[in-house]
Amino acid sequence: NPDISPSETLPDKDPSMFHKRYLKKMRDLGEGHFGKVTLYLYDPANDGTGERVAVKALKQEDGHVPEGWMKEIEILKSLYHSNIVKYKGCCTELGGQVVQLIMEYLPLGSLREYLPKRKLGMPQCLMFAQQICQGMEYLHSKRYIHRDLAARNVLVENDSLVKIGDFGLTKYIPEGEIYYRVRENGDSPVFWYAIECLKESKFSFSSDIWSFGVTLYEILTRCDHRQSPPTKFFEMIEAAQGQMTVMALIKLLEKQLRLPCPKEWPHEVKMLMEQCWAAEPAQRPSFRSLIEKFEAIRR
Ligand SMILES: C=Cc1cc(F)c(CN2CC[C@](CC#N)(n3cc(C(N)=O)c(NC(=O)OC)n3)[C@H](F)C2)cc1O
Repeated sequence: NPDISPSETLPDKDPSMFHKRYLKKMRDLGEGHFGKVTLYLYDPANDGTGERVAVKALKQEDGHVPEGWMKEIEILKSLYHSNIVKYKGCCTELGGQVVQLIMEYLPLGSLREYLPKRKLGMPQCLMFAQQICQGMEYLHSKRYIHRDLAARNVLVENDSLVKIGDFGLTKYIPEGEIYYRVRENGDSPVFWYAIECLKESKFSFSSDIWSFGVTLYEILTRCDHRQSPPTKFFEMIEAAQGQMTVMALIKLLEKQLRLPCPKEWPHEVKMLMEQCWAAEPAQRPSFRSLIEKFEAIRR
């Protein structure tokens, strides 16, 4: 039948091409500034035997696709690491316009949901912290900075495996450069931001280390909302300056005040966390050296 093009007759060989018509929406998983992540069943047989996938889509009002969006898809597509969520493919609307990012679905969700429920022991918490460092060391080895490392963006595969699950703010740092300067300050996660990010919007590999320190603090407190970074910083600022502003947070950090390490943790863990919050970016450890420190502590 000459007038049907081959692509319409051959079943798609490319497993990374997901057809919108087979994606059945199940429920929303998360909402971000620029879009949302939704749980879908991909069910081409239309009999409920399909696989569950997490789909990230942009809220693009006027149909234009922000240039950073394709970058995020390219970045996740290029990452292969046991501590990084797997890219599965993408889904184009008719005419190849809107592109949705299809990832593996981890039903246990992020550390924010998991840790308060499952009172994990210290060894398991330290194992999770080391795995985050392993995923981040790999990301930094490809010259990407994450810029949004936090417990809410770390997913739980099972009792002994976590993965970095979202790369919405990840940027490439060209060779020879150190900082990435941002303009947008949307709803920035200021309580996870290094002091130089708050003051000069200067992001670097070292500012990811600071955010890891805050993520480690969340793990040590089992993501208890009464001790969350926002709650704790509000308390500390109210005591010192009255009302909370970014300026008040900067003043607090410049006075060397930091989130408090829960007292039941060994001194080495407290030291490791505080090294991540050194005022001088160059003084902070690398993820490589953090992995070695965790290996020594866990021995
Ligand atoms: C458009 C921008 C944007 C939109 C957003 F909604 C978010 C926030 N979002 C990130 C992805 C998220 C947390 C992580 N990591 N998550 C992924 C899975 C999975 N792959 O299974 C999952 N599973 C789960 O909750 O199972 C019960 N949660 C959760 F959706 C929050 C960040 C953004 O940049």
